[in-house]
Amino acid sequence: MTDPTEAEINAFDITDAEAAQINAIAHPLLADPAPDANDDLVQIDSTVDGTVFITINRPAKKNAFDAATIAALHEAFETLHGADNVRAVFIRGAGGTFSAGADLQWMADAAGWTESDNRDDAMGLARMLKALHDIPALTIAVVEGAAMGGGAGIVAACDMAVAVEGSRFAFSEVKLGLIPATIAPYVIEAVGARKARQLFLTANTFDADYAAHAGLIDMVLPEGMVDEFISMLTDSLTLNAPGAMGEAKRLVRDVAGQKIDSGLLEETAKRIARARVSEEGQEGVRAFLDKRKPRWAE
Ligand SMILES: CC(C)(COP(=O)([O-])OP(=O)([O-])OC[C@H]1O[C@@H](n2cnc3c(N)ncnc32)[C@H](O)[C@@H]1OP(=O)([O-])[O-])[C@@H](O)C(=O)NCCC(=O)NCCSC(=O)C[C@@](C)(O)CC(=O)[O-]
Repeated sequence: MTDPTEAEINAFDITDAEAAQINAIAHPLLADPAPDANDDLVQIDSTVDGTVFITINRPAKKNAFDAATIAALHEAFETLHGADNVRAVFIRGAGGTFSAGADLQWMADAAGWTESDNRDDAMGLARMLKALHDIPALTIAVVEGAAMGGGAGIVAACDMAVAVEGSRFAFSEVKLGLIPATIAPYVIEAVGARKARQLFLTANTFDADYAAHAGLIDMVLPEGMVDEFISMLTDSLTLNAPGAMGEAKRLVRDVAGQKIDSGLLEETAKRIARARVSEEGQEGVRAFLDKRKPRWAE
């Protein structure tokens, strides 16, 4: 994966006046900030232009997630399901690690539980990952440091991921006598079944370049470029119709893996027909023909 070219960077540019106009439109998360509980384990920050930052904040344990952290993440992700005006959700880890995956003390404690208790407990993690996957906005993992086991699973469950040079990844579960079970659907979706078998069975640690090559992340960022990447991406997203972004995400979810038959053709034609007559569809096409920037309802 190569770094963005200057032309690609410029394509994200909007003027200060446009940014000010967009920033003037407040979104609901600001009026009613997300989660009150679990502020310590998970930090949530939002900006006026529809960007949310969720930071896993347990640096003393390398952002490993126990039941309380999973509950806090789940709550944060679910809050975003109805936030129509949020365009981008960045997931980060505090203190120089993305996440060390499942808390191994918690895993050890569970050895004394019944299989059924363990299953119920694992469902908490499975539901948290699904809540992340179901966020209608674009989700982006920003890896700075290690993303291990379930931490790399969170990366896979996002729509997009970047990692700073020097970041490390591993699906280390089989080294621990465990398996990457709840994260498997997302990892397989990201890298394919064959690569997932290789990564899961070797449990080797790999670097950001290899993660990009495998398809687990989209881009390797040079050290010190995270803020610039975030601002470039968020600026570019303010140009997109928020409703259409959500529809496009649902489209991929619903169409992926389907047989291309007449039923699917009908379905996709119905969706573009709906988009063409929508307020956004009308405004976006009209703006192009009028040679002006579109104005999206927030
Ligand atoms: C992350 C690095 C590279 C940092 O490596 P480092 O920077 O050298 O830091 P460290 O190893 O000295 O760790 C600092 C502190 O964090 C703790 N720590 C660290 N990780 C964990 C953890 N997971 N659970 C609980 N505690 C953890 C560690 O025990 C230590 O605590 P202290 O001794 O200071 O009290 C290293 O610590 C490491 O390799 N950790 C283990 C990562 C790992 O193997 N994760 C897989 C977990 S299993 C899993 O995720 C299962 C799952 C979810 O996939 C199952 C499913 O899919 O269903």
